[in-house]
Amino acid sequence: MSSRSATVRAYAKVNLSLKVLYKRPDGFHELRTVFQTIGLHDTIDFKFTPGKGAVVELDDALAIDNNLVTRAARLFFERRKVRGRLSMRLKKQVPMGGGLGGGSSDAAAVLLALPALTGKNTNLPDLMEMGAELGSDVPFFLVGGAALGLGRGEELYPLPEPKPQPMIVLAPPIHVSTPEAFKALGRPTLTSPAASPKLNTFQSFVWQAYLASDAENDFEVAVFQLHPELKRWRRKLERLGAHVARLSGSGAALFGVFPNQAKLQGALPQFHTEPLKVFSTTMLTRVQYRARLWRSLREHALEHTWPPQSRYA
Ligand SMILES: C[C@@](CO)(OP(=O)(O)O)[C@H](O)COP(=O)(O)OP(=O)(O)OC[C@H]1O[C@@H](n2ccc(N)nc2=O)[C@H](O)[C@@H]1O
Ligand SMILES: Nc1ncnc2c1ncn2[C@@H]1O[C@H](COP(=O)(O)OP(=O)(O)O)[C@@H](O)[C@H]1O
Repeated sequence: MSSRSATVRAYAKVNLSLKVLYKRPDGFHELRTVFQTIGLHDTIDFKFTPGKGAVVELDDALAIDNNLVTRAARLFFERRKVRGRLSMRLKKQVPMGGGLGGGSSDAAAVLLALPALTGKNTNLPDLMEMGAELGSDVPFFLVGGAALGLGRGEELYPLPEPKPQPMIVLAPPIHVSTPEAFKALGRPTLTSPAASPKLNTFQSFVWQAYLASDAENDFEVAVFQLHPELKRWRRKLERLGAHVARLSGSGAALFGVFPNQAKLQGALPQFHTEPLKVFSTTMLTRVQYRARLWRSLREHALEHTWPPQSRYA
C-alpha cells in the first residue's frame, strides 16, 4: 500500500500565570495556570505505510532518552490497534527543560496527526486521556491557544484570546528539572487554596487572561533564589518595554510580552550580548494553531474537524 507523509509543527507554550496550591495525595500539585501557545516550534516529519505488524521508528539527531514522540506513537498504536510502519523524524528547536513544554507539544502533535494518517479517528476525550498518561502538559497541546489549566493542568477551559502580541523568549543555559522545582517550592511561596477557588480563578482570567492583577508564577521565588541572573533578565525585559515579563513553567526560560513589534525590535539587540538563546515570536491563537495543523494534514484530514478527522476512515 502507498505511504502517507506529512510535516507537522509542534508549538511551544508559556504560562502567562502559574499558581501552585498544594501537593495532592497522588503526588502531583494542584495548579491554577493560564497556558498560551506561541510561534516557536519543533518539527516532526511523518511517513506511515499501512501494512502488517506495528513498527514505530524515530530519527532524532539529539538522541533524547525515552523520547515522548516515540512514547506517544506507541501508545496510540496500542490503544487504536494500528497496523503498519511509522517512520518519524524530529527536528528540535524549542529549548529542552526550559518550561516551554516542547516535549509535551511533540507528544500532542503525534496524537493529533496519527488519527488522520492511520485512518483511526479518535475523539478528543480519548486523546486527552492518552495525553494525560504521557504528561500533565500534553492535554493542553491537544487544544492550543489560550486556556485555563486546573487540577494537574489537564482540566482545561478555553479562554477568550488576547490579540496575538509579540514576545521575546530568553532561554538561558540553565536546566531546571520540573520535579525538583516542585520540591523546591516553600510553603510561603504557594498560593492559598482558599484564595483560589476554581470559579473565581476562571472569572478573573476570562476577563483579562494575562493582565489579571494577580497573575504571577509561584516558581519564581524558588528558581530566582537558585539562579539570581534570571531575576536580572526579567527586570531587563521590563525595563526595555515588556508589559508582562515572567518565568515560564518551572523555568528557566523567561518571556516578555511587548505592546508592539517596534518596541520588541528595539529590545532584541540588548540581549544578544548575554549568554542566552534569544527568540522573537508571537502568541498563537487557537484559530491559528488549528489552521496550521489542518494545512499540514490537508492531504489526509477533513478540514474544520477537531481533532482532525481522517479521509481514510
Ligand atoms: C510546571 C509545568 C507548568 O505548565 O510545566 P513545565 O515547567 O514542565 O513546562 C507543568 O505543570 C509540568 O508538566 P509536565 O512537564 O507535563 O509534568 P509531568 O511530566 O506530568 O510530571 C513531572 C513531575 O512534575 C511534578 N508535577 C507535575 C505536574 C503537577 N501538576 N504537579 C507536579 O508535582 C511531579 O513530580 C511529576 O512527577
Ligand atoms: N521530544 C522531546 N523533546 C524534549 N524533551 C523530551 C522529549 N522527549 C522526552 N523529553 C524529556 O523531557 C524533559 C522536559 O522536556 P520539555 O517538555 O522540553 O521541557 P519542560 O517540561 O521544561 O517544558 C527533557 O529534559 C527530556 O529529558
